[in-house]
Amino acid sequence: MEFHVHVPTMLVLSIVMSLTFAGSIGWVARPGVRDGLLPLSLGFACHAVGYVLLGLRGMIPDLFSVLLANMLVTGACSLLLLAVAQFLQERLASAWLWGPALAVVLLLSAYLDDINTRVILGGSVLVVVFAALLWRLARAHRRISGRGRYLLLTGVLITLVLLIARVVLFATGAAVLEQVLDYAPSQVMLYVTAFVSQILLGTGFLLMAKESAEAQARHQAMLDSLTGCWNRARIEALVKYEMARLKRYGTPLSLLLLDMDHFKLINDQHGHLLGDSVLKAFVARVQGVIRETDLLGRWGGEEFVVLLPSSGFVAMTQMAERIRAQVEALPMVGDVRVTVSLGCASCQSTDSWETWLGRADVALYRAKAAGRNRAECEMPLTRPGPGLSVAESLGELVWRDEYLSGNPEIDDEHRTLFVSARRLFDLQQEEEGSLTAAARVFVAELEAHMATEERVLANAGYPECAAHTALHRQLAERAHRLLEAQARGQLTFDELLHFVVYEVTVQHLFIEDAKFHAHLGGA
Ligand SMILES: Nc1nc2c(ncn2[C@@H]2O[C@H](COP(=O)(O)OP(=O)(O)OP(=O)(O)O)[C@@H](O)[C@H]2O)c(=O)[nH]1
Repeated sequence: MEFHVHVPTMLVLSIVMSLTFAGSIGWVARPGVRDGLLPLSLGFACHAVGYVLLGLRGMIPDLFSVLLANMLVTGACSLLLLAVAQFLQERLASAWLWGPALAVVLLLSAYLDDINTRVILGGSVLVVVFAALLWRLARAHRRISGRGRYLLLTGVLITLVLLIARVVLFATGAAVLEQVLDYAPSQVMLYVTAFVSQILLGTGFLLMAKESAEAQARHQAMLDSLTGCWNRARIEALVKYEMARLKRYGTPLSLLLLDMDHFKLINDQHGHLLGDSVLKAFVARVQGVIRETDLLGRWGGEEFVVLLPSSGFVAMTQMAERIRAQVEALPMVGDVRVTVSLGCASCQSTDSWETWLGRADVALYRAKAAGRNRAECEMPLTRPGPGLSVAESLGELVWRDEYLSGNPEIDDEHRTLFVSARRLFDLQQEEEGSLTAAARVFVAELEAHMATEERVLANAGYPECAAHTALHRQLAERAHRLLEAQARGQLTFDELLHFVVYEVTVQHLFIEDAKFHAHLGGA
């Protein structure tokens, strides 16, 4: 039995399928939503009408069955390109929309009597459109989630290969055509492939749109609806993940708890709506300060959390201070200013989320109690567990040029204090004798340094010199009380660490001393 593909029947099937796709996609597309479904539906409709006109060749004037038909089929492909661009939230130059269809009309009108040249010219224009489609999809491949993209890509590839083969066959004379509805292998190949790729393009795009909507819904469910930052559930999931990484690899991990100061007053004075705008502006401000890898979430009300992966104690305190300063620096909305209090804690390998959060909370409470608009950090209260050294858990207690004050004498002494603080870190509790000696050396160096600093600041006319000297007195008093406690055997290693690293190095050298750097011309 001889097998014959009836070309007019194939054409009719293609038309019916395009109309079905046009109708069903148009029905689910929502006006005003730029997800590509409307141009896709319109593209299928153009394709169907174009094929109807092609099928009427000989019965209607060539103007319609050749020029308008090819223009509509080419326009359908450009609409597919627009649909993909819309889906990817990209711009498409209008030349891509009208250019190919106009080019086809101009080129074909010169060859109304030569169907083979028309196939080559019309096919070449479509090759360009499908190549552009392939390029856009391939470029954005990683941005698209799900499997629909593979169906769509396959449809585009099949069509492109068919079009190129067709142009080559006709250009080399290997294929010739008498009539558009002739039974010829090239025409059968065209309609069969068009049929398959129509299914792939239509279903692929729909699937892609569905998967993307689902991915977006999943993403939305992780966001705080007012401010757009992560919500509490998402932050807790991220915390679990980051804590597992810390336990596995020992990478430091820190946490900032942010609580806006006197936020109730803002609501009371300016209304809830403005309060909401302030919350949004606050999130935008903090997002602008933190690194891309840091994670900001809303813990509830006017309380937020910043998770700082790969950040130890020092990086954490610096970040807290930067956030505090940036929030205070400019009004949030209109002329409404706010300040923020921060509680910070670095995670220890022995921590649970509750103990870690608890320490940040205690620090936040201290910041509020100490007058607000400040960052307080909680030192680790126990020695770190296996797999994480103290230095690791405290991050980067190493000297950096950004700590330079602008005065070489002060900087030399700061460096020396750094080295001594680090030596204390590395000592073990058992080494009682060396610990006592190291603590005495540290306090002696600290006192000598404070005297130098007071002299330099007085000579430089630093306006806050008296206040800074008063802070030195408090530190010196506390240092002596600690040494006495140590002599009585009443000082724990953790208390000593807290003083050396937290009170002296972080709170004083990093935060207080940084205030006079600008005066001395430093970093
Ligand atoms: N506008 C607005 N206000 C909120 C939202 N969530 C919580 N608040 C308000 O935030 C205020 C929090 O007040 P408090 O817990 O007393 O804290 P505070 O006034 O910031 O004072 P301190 O934290 O002690 O500095 C309350 O008035 C809440 O109504 C919100 O989504 N929008």
